[in-house]
Amino acid sequence: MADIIDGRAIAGQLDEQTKADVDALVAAGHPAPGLTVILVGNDPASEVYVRRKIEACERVGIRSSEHRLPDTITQEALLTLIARLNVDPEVHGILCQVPLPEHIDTGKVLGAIVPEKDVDGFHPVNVGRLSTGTGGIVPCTPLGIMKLIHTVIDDLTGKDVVVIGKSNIVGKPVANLLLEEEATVTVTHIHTHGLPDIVRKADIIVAAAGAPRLVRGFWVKEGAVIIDVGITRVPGEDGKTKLVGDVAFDEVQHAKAVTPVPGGVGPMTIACLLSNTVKAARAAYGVNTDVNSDIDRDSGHHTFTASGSLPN
Ligand SMILES: Nc1nc(=O)c2c([nH]1)NC[C@@H]1CN(c3ccc(C(=O)N[C@@H](CCC(=O)O)C(=O)O)cc3)C=[N+]21
Repeated sequence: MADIIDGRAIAGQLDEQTKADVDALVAAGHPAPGLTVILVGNDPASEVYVRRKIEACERVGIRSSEHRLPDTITQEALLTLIARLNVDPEVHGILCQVPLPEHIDTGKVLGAIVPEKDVDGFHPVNVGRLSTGTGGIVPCTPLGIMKLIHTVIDDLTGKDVVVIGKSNIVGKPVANLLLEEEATVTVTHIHTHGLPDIVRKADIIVAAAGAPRLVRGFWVKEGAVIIDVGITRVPGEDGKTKLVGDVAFDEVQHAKAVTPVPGGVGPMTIACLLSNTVKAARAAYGVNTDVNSDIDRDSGHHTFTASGSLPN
């Protein structure tokens, strides 16, 4: 029987640490860290995620605010809001929920958030730092994935990892994080020829294609570790919708360990958003980020540098 990697429990532990970090900042006389979430339009899935993020902030003592904007908002108005939040000293993290409406240039909007407040890690400066292994803010889902893998495997040196999916949010950044830890990384996607045979070689599978039950039992090597990043809403037997992952969960009992959906990567994404926000606040306050940062505790690879300067 494969072990189930309990993302909710691991996220809960990370939240305890984040709460302790918030309390320490407040005890030192700093205002609590602040996160602002921007939600454009009323996509039901986005509403659920944003609500979870706001509730999570409350649990750990992060001040949160929400900007709900109609999907008719102009790009200019959105950029004006971001410009204001960029210079607001009470705001340490800005998250603009994606996807954005068609008429808005997502790259332009995400690139308008100053890198120091870009707690999603989507700004080109943070993307570039990640790809060169020079710090910056690491995107929440890939960071959560690394933490989940490390609950099962300490040292990734030489491990064969197959990433399925090449998105800017998951596939590409997680591949970079894995490479930083000396894993051998193969990035694939739904157009990759002979995908089952490639996946079957993997010690670790990161399934992030957004294709329900794509990864079947016969794709999985005995003893592999599987991280299922997929979340697709499908109609359930009871008439309600249910969430399914990219992995045929019931077919992978010969794996060493697997993350469930829900309760795997999703909760970790939110926990990492909170820890990124505290990290951004620490940097803004000039509090030493090298000693206490959760990222440094884990791997020592992703030292966050404040104020946009490159590390020496
Ligand atoms: N700027 C931006 N940053 C994001 O990080 C971002 C985004 N936009 N857009 C959408 C995706 C998706 N995402 C999730 C967060 C939490 C769960 C989560 O908590 N999932 C629960 C279930 C949630 C439910 O019941 O629907 C679970 O897997 O257990 C899932 C998905 C963040 N995203």
